[in-house]
Amino acid sequence: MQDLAALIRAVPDFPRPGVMFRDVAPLLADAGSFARCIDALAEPWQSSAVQAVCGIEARGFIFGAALAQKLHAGFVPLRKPGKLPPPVATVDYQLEYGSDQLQVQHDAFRPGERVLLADDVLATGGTLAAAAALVGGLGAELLGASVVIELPALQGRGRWPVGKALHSLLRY
Ligand SMILES: O=P(O)(O)OC[C@H]1O[C@H](OP(=O)(O)OP(=O)(O)O)[C@H](O)[C@@H]1O
Ligand SMILES: Nc1ncnc2[nH]cnc12
Repeated sequence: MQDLAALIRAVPDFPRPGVMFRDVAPLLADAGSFARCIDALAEPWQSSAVQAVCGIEARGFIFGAALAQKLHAGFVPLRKPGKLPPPVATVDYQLEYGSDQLQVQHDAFRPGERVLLADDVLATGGTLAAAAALVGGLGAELLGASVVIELPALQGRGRWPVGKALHSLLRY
């Protein structure tokens, strides 16, 4: 995992003063590292019969779509409001400042479909918890989540549903 960590760029004071932004662009640009990253995200789920991987807009799309291919699963986008044609299911969630929404198409899952969530960063955990609520609310079976980076100081795991697996590759 050291080789992957070396390709995460730390950008101070972006997008706001006081935030250390963890930029995955150098990792994505390196073919071998991107492939190893997807292998590592998939590894805990190889025997879980995952049927759909949900990626969270926007950076979660990149990892989620590649992970879906790796696991021979379909891909479902979870999007910011107003991007998907209706009918959609919507969940509201809190950000560090203010609130936002995630949406998914209402017929995205079959009943009991086995679903994995994917994103680049787990920070406060609001986004991933909202995604979990959205998937569960539509009658799919949430298996868990894989993320590239976890920021433990922000205690995002505390907002994640108890008993569901949450795998992260790198912690800062
Ligand atoms: O754990 P949280 O505090 O909820 O933060 C994590 C989320 O923040 C970032 O997304 P962002 O909303 O910045 O969108 P982007 O991928 O479009 O840049 C990141 O890609 C996660 O989805
Ligand atoms: N520090 C951070 N770096 C990159 N993406 C983030 N999303 C939330 N916090 C982030």
